[in-house]
Amino acid sequence: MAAIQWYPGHIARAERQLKEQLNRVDVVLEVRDARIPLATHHPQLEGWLGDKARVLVLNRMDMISPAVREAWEAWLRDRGEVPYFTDARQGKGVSQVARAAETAGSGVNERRIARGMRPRPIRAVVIGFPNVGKSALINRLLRRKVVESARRAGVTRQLRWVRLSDRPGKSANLEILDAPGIIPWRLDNQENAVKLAICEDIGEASYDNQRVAAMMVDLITQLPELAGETPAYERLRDRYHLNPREMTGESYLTQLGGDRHQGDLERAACELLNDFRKGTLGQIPLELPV
Ligand SMILES: Nc1nc2c(ncn2[C@@H]2O[C@H](COP(=O)(O)OP(=O)(O)OP(=O)(O)O)[C@@H](O)[C@H]2O)c(=O)[nH]1
Repeated sequence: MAAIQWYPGHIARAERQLKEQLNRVDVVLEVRDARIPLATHHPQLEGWLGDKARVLVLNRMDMISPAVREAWEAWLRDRGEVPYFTDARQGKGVSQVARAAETAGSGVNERRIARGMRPRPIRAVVIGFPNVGKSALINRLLRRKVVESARRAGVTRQLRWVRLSDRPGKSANLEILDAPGIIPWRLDNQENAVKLAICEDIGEASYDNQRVAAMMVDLITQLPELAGETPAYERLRDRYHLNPREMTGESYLTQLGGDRHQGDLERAACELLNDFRKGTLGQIPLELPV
């Protein structure tokens, strides 16, 4: 049986809502999780976007090391992509994203002016998988709270434009939809689904915490970055008694569980997942450029 289960009804609804939002904008700010930039990319997205301008945002940059960030930056640039790294919780890298969106959408006004029309603000929507930090980014762009940002999937609201110029001294050239677009994800790649579940970037899905925690340990132990004595490696060994050189996810969880009850093992698995999600485990990516 697959480790992750979805509810198809939610996928259909999310897809419909996303397409409606895409139809209204000039620019798309695609937010991915910097720990899993590939698994948080949807293979159908290019098809949905057509030739609409896009700005690629890798959020949660605080959760990966500067070396890993540089590796992704080089890898993406080699492929013609320009990533903007952000920490939407602290507001880092956010003003660069706003500028990139204005530049990416400027073609709209060039066309309007050529046709004798007055320029208008560029319209953008922030899209991405559940929980990657879309609301936090919108709120940081606007420097106030217009969207609920929470650890769990938020509520849908009526679509409304919010202008960056509503901020004193800021550009009048960008408007953002206040409801972020959620990219629905189908169950056709279990490996990516597991990474999304580990990072909690998956929304309406159910999964077995113990299996997902064991898979997380397997992914971590396979990271080449941990082959050396990096701070993250030392922390795993000293604080979590996890030796990436010697353990698999199953053997680690068995050791964690010891002769404890099933409920204790479940709690240990949840704690481990939570520590990863909060960043207490260290700056650990689950993907590196290949
Ligand atoms: N460490 C860290 N946490 C972040 C960052 N951005 C957002 N978060 C946290 O991630 C969680 C999800 O953020 P949201 O902004 O609600 O994510 P979302 O994509 O709008 O979520 P949905 O509405 O469920 O699709 C919150 O607990 C945020 O505080 C970041 O850059 N770094």
